[in-house]
Amino acid sequence: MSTMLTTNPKLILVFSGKRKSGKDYVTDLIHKRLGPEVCCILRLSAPLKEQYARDRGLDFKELLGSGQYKEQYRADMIAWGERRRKQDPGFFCRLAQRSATQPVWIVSDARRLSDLQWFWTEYPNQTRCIRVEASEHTRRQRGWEFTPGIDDAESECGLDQGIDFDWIIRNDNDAPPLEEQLHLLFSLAEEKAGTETS
Ligand SMILES: Nc1ncnc2c1ncn2[C@@H]1O[C@H](COP(=O)(O)OP(=O)(O)OP(=O)(O)O)[C@@H](O)[C@H]1O
Ligand SMILES: C[C@@](O)(CCOP(=O)(O)O)CC(=O)O
Repeated sequence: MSTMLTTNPKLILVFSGKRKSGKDYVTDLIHKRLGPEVCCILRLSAPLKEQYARDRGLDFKELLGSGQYKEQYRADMIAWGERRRKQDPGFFCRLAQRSATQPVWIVSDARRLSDLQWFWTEYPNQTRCIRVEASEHTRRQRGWEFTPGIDDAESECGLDQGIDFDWIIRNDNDAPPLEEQLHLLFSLAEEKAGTETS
């Protein structure tokens, strides 16, 4: 099925990382820094959670949140999403980008090689891949617990090997400040969006 591309972004920053590594925290920080005119956040999981919540009468906003509510349904959401992806690997990527009009897109939650491949195929010159990393100790402090069937499955491990990330962001207490680590990324985004200040 050919993809009807809605707009032509100048830069697409595709983030991935383990549960509680801080993908939403880091991408929210970038969004605040660059502003809503320049960039928008695309969550691949948002259209999935929206349909899943509708089908089951669940709270969509809570599924988007960072609390424990979504963890009750994670395994079933993963299975539901994978059934869809099996038929059409780009299904959620296309849905997530359909209303994006800003020059810079931030994809906050890539989890599979098929996610990266979709953006690399559709937007080969604009796509950069960034990995957010945090130690298990830090992740546990943020509420993560190893869950068999989730933390050892594709949803969490699909991008652990074989990806040459453009940036690695270390999101631990002993890491350099995020603003420092993100400096070059901010400069690239402002250059691509034509908003750089001299
Ligand atoms: N550098 C940080 N400083 C303070 N709090 C942080 C930092 N990074 C993450 N957090 C907090 O840790 C929790 C998990 O972060 P976040 O939701 O961004 O992780 P995630 O990778 O998106 O997780 P999931 O995959 O479960 O959605 C949140 O409450 C967030 O506010
Ligand atoms: C079902 C799923 O989209 C849930 C993601 O939730 P979150 O990004 O961790 O808040 C994960 C997946 O698609 O494998």
